[in-house]
Amino acid sequence: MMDWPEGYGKRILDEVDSTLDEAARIAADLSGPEWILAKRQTKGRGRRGRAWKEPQGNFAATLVMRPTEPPQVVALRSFVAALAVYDACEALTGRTEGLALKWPNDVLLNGGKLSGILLESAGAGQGLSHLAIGIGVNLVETPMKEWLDPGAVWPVSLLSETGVQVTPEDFLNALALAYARYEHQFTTYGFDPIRTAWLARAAKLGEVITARTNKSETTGTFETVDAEGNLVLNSAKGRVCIPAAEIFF
Ligand SMILES: O=C(O)CCCC[C@@H]1SC[C@@H]2NC(=O)N[C@@H]21
Repeated sequence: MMDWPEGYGKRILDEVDSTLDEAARIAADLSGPEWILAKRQTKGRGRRGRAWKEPQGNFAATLVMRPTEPPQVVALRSFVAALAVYDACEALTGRTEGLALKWPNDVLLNGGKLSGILLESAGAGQGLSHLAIGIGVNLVETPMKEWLDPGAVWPVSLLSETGVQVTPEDFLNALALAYARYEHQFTTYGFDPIRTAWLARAAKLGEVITARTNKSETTGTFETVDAEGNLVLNSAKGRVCIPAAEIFF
């Protein structure tokens, strides 16, 4: 039997609208951080209002917690989560070859999208009432291409790329352990070691990429991620720090 990190709760649901919605429903009564795994979501969602479909056997879970830091620090947990997904994949497949992190928090395998992460929170002013980190991983299947936006990174599955078949429950165990290790590092030493670990696994660092928002597009050399988690590009206009965007290679 695999270990489970101390202090973290776990609930496994056969079906739910979205584990992010379930997180919002249970947040007020939490006594500690809690993982919610769903075998099926009827209304899974992704970034920028997109639907997230997960064929059976893929991983859909949310970690819900009640952090006390200011919202801009809480948001850095998106890097913590991406690192944890990366390490869980490594632990379960025994390889890191082809694995990379795409800013801000996608996990790529052989250049395709293996995992997406969506952070949601509630409350402001006095601090957040909860943070929900929703994580989807294509363990066995990829969403059909008609669900994809034009220009989106092509989805891949862990099974198709590595031949390793992992159940959602086993993935949760590995992910929860990896997350707890990075969370401990984050709360003890701050963002710096997380940032360093993230950069060591970054896709396209030092290469030319394009960051697109609803209003603008910036192309430049991917220099680094700064202490606030911004993407730093060296563009024709000089050094630009970008807090939120979609990245295109
Ligand atoms: O657009 C993305 O890349 C983020 C996808 C996040 C999907 C996960 S699946 C578990 C959790 N519940 C949801 O409804 N979405 C997230």
